[in-house]
Amino acid sequence: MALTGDLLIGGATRHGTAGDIHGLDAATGEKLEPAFGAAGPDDLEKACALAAEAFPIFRETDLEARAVFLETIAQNIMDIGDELVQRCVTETGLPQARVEGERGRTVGQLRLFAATVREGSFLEARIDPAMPDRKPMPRVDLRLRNVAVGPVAVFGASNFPLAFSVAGGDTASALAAGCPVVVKAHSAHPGTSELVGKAVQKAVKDCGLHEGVFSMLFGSGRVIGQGLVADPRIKAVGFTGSRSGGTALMATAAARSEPIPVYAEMSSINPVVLLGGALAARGEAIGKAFVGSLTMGAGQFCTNPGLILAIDGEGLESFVKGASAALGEAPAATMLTPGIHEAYCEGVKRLDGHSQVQKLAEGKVGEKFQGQAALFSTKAADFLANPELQEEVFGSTSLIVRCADEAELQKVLGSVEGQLTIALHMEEGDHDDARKLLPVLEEKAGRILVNGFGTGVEVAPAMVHGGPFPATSDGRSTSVGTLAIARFLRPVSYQDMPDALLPKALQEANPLNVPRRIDGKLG
Ligand SMILES: NC(=O)c1ccc[n+]([C@@H]2O[C@H](COP(=O)([O-])OP(=O)(O)OC[C@H]3O[C@@H](n4cnc5c(N)ncnc54)[C@H](O)[C@@H]3O)[C@@H](O)[C@H]2O)c1
Ligand SMILES: O=CCCC(=O)C(=O)O
Repeated sequence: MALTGDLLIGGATRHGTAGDIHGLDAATGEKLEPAFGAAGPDDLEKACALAAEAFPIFRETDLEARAVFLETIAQNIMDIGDELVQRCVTETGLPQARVEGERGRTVGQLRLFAATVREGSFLEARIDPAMPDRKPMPRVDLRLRNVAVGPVAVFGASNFPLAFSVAGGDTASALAAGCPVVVKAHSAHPGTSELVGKAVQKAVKDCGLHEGVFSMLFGSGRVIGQGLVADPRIKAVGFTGSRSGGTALMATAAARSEPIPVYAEMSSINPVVLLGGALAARGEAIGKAFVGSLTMGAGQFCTNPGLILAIDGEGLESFVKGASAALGEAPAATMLTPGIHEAYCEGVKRLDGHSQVQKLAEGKVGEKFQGQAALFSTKAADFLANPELQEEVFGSTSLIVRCADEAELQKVLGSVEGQLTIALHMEEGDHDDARKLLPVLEEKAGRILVNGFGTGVEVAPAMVHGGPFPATSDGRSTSVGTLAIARFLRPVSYQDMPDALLPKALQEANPLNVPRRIDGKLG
């Protein structure tokens, strides 16, 4: 399919006239064709108007029809074939196998949401039947279900051009909830976005849905992104990216006359805690495994292990030995964009030039736009005294914090900001120490994992890919896994409503056959 560079506004395509955006070959920085036309105010207006028009119809679509729609998107993405993979590889510099794997994750995610919609428990249907004879007061008949919040703005992420982008987790969960979506495509992979966007647009048509269920705009974040979040017809936002971008959108959403929720996944350094027994038993091997996680995808994962915490001593030295040896062999890798590469080099330079930080090891030197991995170390007291050492360096760089004892390790953990993940490496003999750490780990992170690293998020019902600020803007939610749908739903209660007027999920005969909690018990 020849790329056109057009905006997708409902069922129509039109070329934006507010300037040109070009994808770049991530390896060389060369401009790729075609030019993508940035959206102007009229395009934004039309996309939001169509989404608002589609909402009352789409939110009440039959669950089966909505599930088929999600499956059709998945199939249409697969049907694009190799063209999608090749364009994505060129625009992002990610290896082909990674892009193919991410495509599998993306379509798997859409199919998982289809199954979630069919199963129906996301509606959280509850019935508390009337008790007319209750003394001293009769009880009313109360019935509750979740409804979709309204049109959702989704910002595609640069680092997961498929699984967190145009038809990624935010879009899949919003559509599953019954919310139309307006995507602000990431300028780092516009061709990939067009191909996937057209697959979604075609699915809308294939399934006979209102055209306003999906639109996609190109443009600058500060203009079209901000305009989208400020638009009164948009009722929630999904975002993955930088802390500055996420907090700017939070401020815009909060300043609206009707503030709306922003689900922004932003900044996390994912501490890895190495306990004494594990270090003594297999410090060197953990060091080697750590480098695998650190350098995966040029370190451009929000789950990247950017901070290592351990009590100083022989065990930690064996970890450093294993990690340094593996890092010395690690090839440099092309980063997503020249801008992200530049930000990474600056972050490494800041650590390298810090008077309280020592460089322990480096990866192989690379070509232009390739990130060279690095490992640094500091003392816990210096880490505590220099909060800037907590700042995320987006790429394959990590900092070891050497603690004097358990109390200092606790203190360092207590000082870190909210995280997506915290990993514990331990043996059975470390259980008592681990138990003492668990309360602070639960306070700080959305996911606590043992003897592994946070990279490679499973898309599953029990997954939490979230965490307290600044990992996300709202630690009560997840952007991966079926629970992500809850971000785009709100409960409505119906009191003494005649059966004929009730939504199907709450009617006495349960025609949708959805799971329901009756008088507090699942029926
Ligand atoms: N933690 C993560 O998962 C993660 C992922 C990607 C990038 N990053 C960080 O972000 C940096 C830049 O990468 P990026 O381009 O992917 O992220 P970004 O936050 O700059 O951009 C993400 C999206 O938000 C928009 N945007 C940015 N600033 C905005 C603003 N002020 N108002 C409205 N919209 C805005 C952009 O146009 C883009 O569509 C990286 O170097 C890295 O530090 C973090
Ligand atoms: O970059 C954010 C997402 C990370 C992820 O999904 C993974 O590690 O698999």
